[in-house]
Amino acid sequence: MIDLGVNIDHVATLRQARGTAYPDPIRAALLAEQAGADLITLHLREDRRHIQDRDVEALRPLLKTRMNLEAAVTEEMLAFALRIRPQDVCLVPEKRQELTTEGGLDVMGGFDRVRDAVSRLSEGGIRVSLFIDPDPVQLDAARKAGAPVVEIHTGAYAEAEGEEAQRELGRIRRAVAHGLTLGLRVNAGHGLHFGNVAAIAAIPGMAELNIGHALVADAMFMGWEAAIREMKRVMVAAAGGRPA
Ligand SMILES: CC(=O)[C@@H](O)[C@H](O)COP(=O)(O)O
Ligand SMILES: NCC(=O)COP(=O)(O)O
Repeated sequence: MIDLGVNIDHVATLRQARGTAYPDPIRAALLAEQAGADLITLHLREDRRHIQDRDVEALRPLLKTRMNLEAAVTEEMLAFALRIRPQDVCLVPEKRQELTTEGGLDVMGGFDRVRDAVSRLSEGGIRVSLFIDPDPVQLDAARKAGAPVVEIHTGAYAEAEGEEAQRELGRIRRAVAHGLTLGLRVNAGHGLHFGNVAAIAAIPGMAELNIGHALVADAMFMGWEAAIREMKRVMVAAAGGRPA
């Protein structure tokens, strides 16, 4: 069954907007699990624009499903992840000035650094995912770096329309198929919402989708738990109830 990873970053964005204690991302995560989330994803950015260290520390012992911590390939973040020991770490690129994650991790271009990070985290008992563009070169490099999991960046697909969106969907389909032939677990995420998620969930072998921004937005009108339940229903229906 395809997994839904609920990303709670933008619950924290609303909290950080005024520096209040609410809305509490911890409460959002626990409610998300009750509503059917298979895992909780959170991105501790270097600039701490939304998720804070204390959020990750507090949430880790409370989750009943699993924690997928997104982090940049830096000494600070690797040391933090090894201290927290989430079940999963997804290594992502970060630029301070970016509005959101712009592209995938350049595993090929920074191979030694990524391979060493994968090795350190894996030795710490953490399952490592690499957040990459739907590019067979990056998939091959991810496999060579020793990562058991990749997450395909669906941002270009989400931002495209019409024929371009179909082209991007084709790239993603081919990337998933290639990743599966390499023996990788293949996940996807970024910019997914009710209007574009079904085609991604329907891709044979897609194991997990990580969705956050759109769920927080939809929660304003339909409620947090209802949005998560509906997203999971749409994903499972699109996947035809097939095992991942
Ligand atoms: C890696 C990814 O696509 C998302 O988790 C995103 O990077 C979250 O960070 P922002 O919500 O700050 O963009
Ligand atoms: N890795 C993608 C993720 O966790 C959520 O991305 P988004 O849905 O907030 O764009």
